[in-house]
Formats: sequence, C-alpha cells, structure tokens
Amino acid sequence: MTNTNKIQQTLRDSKAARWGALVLLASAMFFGYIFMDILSPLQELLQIQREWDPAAYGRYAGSETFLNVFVFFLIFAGIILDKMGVRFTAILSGSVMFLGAAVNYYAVSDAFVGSSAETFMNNFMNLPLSWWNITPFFDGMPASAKMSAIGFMFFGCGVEMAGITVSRGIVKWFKGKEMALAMGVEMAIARIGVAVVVLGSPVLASIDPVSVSRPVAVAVLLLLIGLISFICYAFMDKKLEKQLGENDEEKDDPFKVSDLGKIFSSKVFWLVALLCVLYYSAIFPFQKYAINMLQCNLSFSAEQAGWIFFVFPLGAAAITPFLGNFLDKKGKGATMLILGAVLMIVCHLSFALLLPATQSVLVAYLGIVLLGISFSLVPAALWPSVPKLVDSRLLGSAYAVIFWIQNIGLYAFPMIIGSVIQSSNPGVTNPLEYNYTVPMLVFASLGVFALILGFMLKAEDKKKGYGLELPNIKE
Ligand SMILES: C[C@H](N)C(=O)N[C@@H](CCCCN)C(=O)O
Repeated sequence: MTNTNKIQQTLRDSKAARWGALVLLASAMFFGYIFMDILSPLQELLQIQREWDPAAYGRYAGSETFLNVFVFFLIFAGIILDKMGVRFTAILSGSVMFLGAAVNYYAVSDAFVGSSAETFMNNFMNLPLSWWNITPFFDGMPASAKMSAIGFMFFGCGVEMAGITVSRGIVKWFKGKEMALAMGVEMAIARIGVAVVVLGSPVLASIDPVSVSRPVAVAVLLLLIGLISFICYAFMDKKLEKQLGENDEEKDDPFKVSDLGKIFSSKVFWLVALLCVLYYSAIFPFQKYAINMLQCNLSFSAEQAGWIFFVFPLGAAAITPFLGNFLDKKGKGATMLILGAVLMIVCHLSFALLLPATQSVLVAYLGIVLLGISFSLVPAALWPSVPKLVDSRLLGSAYAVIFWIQNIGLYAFPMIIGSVIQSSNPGVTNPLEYNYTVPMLVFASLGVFALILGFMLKAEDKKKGYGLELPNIKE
C-alpha cells in the first residue's frame, strides 16, 4: 500500500464514522445549550420559591462568563486544547460542565434549604455593588443564588471550553470535506436546544408539586449523557489518531505557548475576532431584551411575544446547515458575513424606527425572520473560516481567543443596553412602557461596525489570498 492510500483510508474517510463523531460532539453541545438557558423561563418561580429578585437573577446569569472573561479561563482552555488535544479537552470540558451544573442544581434544590451550606453562603462574599459592577455576588443576595452563581461560573467555563473543542474536533474530522455543513448541523442542533428549553423548562417545573429544581435536575442528567458522548467520542478520536500516525504534521511541530504571538500579531485574525464580538453582541444580548421590546411595541403578553421570538432560533436552526453546505461547495464566506451584517442592520433599524411607528405584528415577524437569516449566514461562514486563517496547531487557541473577546462583549452589552434603556426612558417605571428606539439603534450601530469589518476582511482576503471566498471541498 502506498503512503497516499494509507492516508486515504483513515476513519475520517468513512462518511458514517465522521458523521457519527459529529453526532457525539453535537449531542454534548446540545445538552450544554439546554442547561445554559434552563432557568431563563423560570424567573418568576425563582422569585416565588427561592426569593431571587431581578438583581439576583441578573448576577446569576452574568456569572456564566465571569471566569472566562476576568480570570482568562478561555485563554487557558485554548492552550490546554492545543497542548493536550481534542479528546482530553472534550472529557475535561464535559466533566466541568457536569460538575458546575450539579452544584447549580444543589443550590436550587430543597436539600439546600436549611443546610449548613446555606448558612455558609449567607455569610459568603457580601460585597457592596460597586460602580465597576463586575462582582457576581452582592450583599443581601439569597444564599441559593450565590451558590448557583458559583456552579454556573464553572458550567460557563465548561461549556465555552466544549464549544472550542467541538469546533476543533469538527475541523479534525471534516477538513477538506463537508466541514461547514458539519459546523452548521452542530449549531442547528444547539439552536434547537434553546428552543426546546424555552418551552420544556416551564412544563417540567409545573408538574405537581411545582418545583423550580426539577428542570435543572433533568438538565444535569442530560449533561451526564453529554459527558458519556464525549467519552465515546474519545475512543473514535484515539483510533483516528493512531491511523493518522506519523502522517500527522502536528506531531513534528508541536504547539508552543510562545506561538500565541503569531495569533495576536495577525491582522486578519483581529478582523475576524472584532467582527465576531460586534456581531454576537448585537445577537445574544438582544435576545435578553427581545421579548420585552416586542411587548412594549405591540402591547403583547410575554407568551404572545415569546411565540414571535421563537421563530428566531428555529429559523436559524433550519437554515444554517444549508448555508454551511453552500459554503462547502461554492464558497463566498466573506460575502456571507457582509450580507449577514446588512440583514442584522435592517432588522434592528426596523425594530428601532418602523415597529414603534406601525406597531405591526407583520413588521415584527419580518424583522425576526431577517434576523434568523442573518444569524444563519454569519455563524455558518465565520467558524469554518477560522481554519483558513490560522495554522492548524494554533487552531484551538485561535478559537479560544475569539471566544474570549466575544465573551467580553456578551458580558458588557446586556449591562450597557440596560443603562441605555434607563437613560433613554427617564421617569418610566412600568417595564411595559419602555421606548426601545435608542437601545435598538445601539444594536444597529454594532451591525454597521461589523459590516465595515466584513468589507475589510474581504479586501484583506483578496490581497493575501486566504481563500475565504473559495469552497471548502475541492472538486
Ligand atoms: C457563545 C459561544 N461562545 C458561541 O460563539 N457560540 C456559537 C457557536 C460556536 C461554534 C461552537 N462549536 C453560536 O453561534 O452559538
């Protein structure tokens, strides 16, 4: 057998094997996305059963990115990924997700009420809410919210580490094949997780006796299944690596921490990272305010507004794999990023100016549909483009640095938008009477900056020939 034949006959050349690997990786991510939002629809119940006021809930939700952003955990995660490989990091991230989630469950369970842990947490980190406002704990925060925040912080490290590991794993199995399609399918499955949890979590909680901890318990069990999926993946990964053997270029030139300088000094890398933070800061933080924004403009109940918003993750889930497939076969990655930014600007401008003027449900649906298409175009093009820009030895770290920069935006923008809502609505105390024009213009302006970066990226690609506009699969 020639050397070339030997390379061709690895596990990744079997369609069933590589898609099997994807199912294992995507399942773990799916369960991670479910846990991420498991308490989002239960804020009222948390207030009734566990005395979490909106400030306590806000601190809990913000704790997810805390260690990643302020303790640079994501940067370490990238180094671990590049040094130790996909299977080690997958199992590590699955375990961290599971353990963090288990702590979170304990904190909201009945077992925590009256326990010595509750007494301890009551006296733990009673910090004043200082102006720089980054502390996940504050004086007077319920003990269960503090303990949940600790669990959620670790879960946040695990889920973001899993995110970069899964992307790295997909590149390992699909490079030169249906890579963008595989990433699109993985993200579509994750979006379905978000849709499932919005509807499923309140249903599980409302089974008699009503319990806020029941959905969390189910989500923790699902994370255990996710960890098992990662362990099964590790066996496949080990077999693939054995087959790749001495043909693996990365073995001859292993990752060194000093190589990180190559990432930080690359102009094209910064264009992608900044585009990512600007774009995602106008998506995930918008999600947190979208229901209230629709309620204020349409005088709808939260349920009615929720049904309009529901189209967004489901629409994105339906379209992303097709766009991934398009990218694999036809290319046009940079153009897709530009188009995605344009659609986002149109959507946010229509929510800023047209929706308050018309109060039309049709305008709301059209805006959400445009945003769903945008949220398919940009992720479908962005993540599969990174391997074209960065040396494969540094890919884990490159994804990690992009996630880290993105996490700074995801941490800051919910707070920035909260302040903008307050300052642009002086004297308004009823949360159903806010005018969202200025906050939506802020989101639209993020889209404008993302668009400028998209053009710069396309120009840089044309100049340096990174191949962003070329297909992934060579005929
Ligand atoms: C929030 C997270 N850091 C993120 O960026 N998620 C992306 C998917 C990244 C690819 C994961 N394998 C998203 O669009 O949800």
